[in-house]
Amino acid sequence: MRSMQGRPTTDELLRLQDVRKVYGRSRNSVAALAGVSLGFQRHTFTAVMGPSGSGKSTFLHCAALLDRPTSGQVFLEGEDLTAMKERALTKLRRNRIGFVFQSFNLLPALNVVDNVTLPLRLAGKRPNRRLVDEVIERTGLTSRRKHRPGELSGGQQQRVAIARALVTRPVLLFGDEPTGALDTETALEILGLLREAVNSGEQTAVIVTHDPVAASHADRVVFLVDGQVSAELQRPTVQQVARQMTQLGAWARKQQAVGAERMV
Ligand SMILES: Nc1ncnc2c1ncn2[C@@H]1O[C@H](COP(=O)(O)OP(=O)(O)OP(=O)(O)O)[C@@H](O)[C@H]1O
Repeated sequence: MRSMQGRPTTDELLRLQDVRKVYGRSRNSVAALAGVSLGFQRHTFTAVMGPSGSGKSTFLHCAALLDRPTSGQVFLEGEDLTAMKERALTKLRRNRIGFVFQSFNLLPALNVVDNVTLPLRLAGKRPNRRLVDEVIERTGLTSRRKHRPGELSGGQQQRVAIARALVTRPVLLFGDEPTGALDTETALEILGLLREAVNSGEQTAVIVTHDPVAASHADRVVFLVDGQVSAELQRPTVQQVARQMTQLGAWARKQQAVGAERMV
């Protein structure tokens, strides 16, 4: 839903408007995002999928303004992030956005509590003991508080990464292949935690994934092809997601073949 001025309405937490990201110059340039307009309602869980090279990582980086779009706008709670200066953006990211990566990105020398509270300390805030305990309990890490990442399983390390992402109570949680390095059962636990975060009424989650099972846990799946939104599914089943990906794979291969024909 959009207001008359083209600005996002209040139930839309995040909006990308005509976002383009072009890498390189002139003949060698690549439009990794070729005009993406997408809205994300509060308290929803969205998965972004697409063939390799379709622009998923670029989408995530632009949506979080880790990378500036070449053109277009990104609104978070109605605020145009593309108009913000770097310092203000860093502050906003620390306070309102949480990130979870495939590779966990924990500091090996710090124990669980210190890893989890790191974003607060980086922001110059004193960790609120009750909130930290609550997040650690919610992610099932109470008995592992003093362990270092090297003493934890992959699933436990990802729990720490989720606890660290939640400790600032962000409105938005981004995941870049958050279950990519985990076995099926552990991946399900992590997806359950992301779902809980959304159901708690605090977070809105957007993840990039290659896995139809992970995507089927989302409320909506957005498919990218060649930097554009090519399809969407609401409340998808694993089968629907897999079918769509197969079709897109076939489509992407066909496009490549057409491109190769044009070059000879
Ligand atoms: N820094 C960069 N410089 C030049 N081209 C880039 C850069 N980053 C991405 N690209 C190109 O932009 C397009 C989209 O890349 P992106 O990494 O966003 O895709 P992806 O869907 O995340 O791929 P994958 O699933 O393989 O990780 C690709 O053609 C890629 O080669």
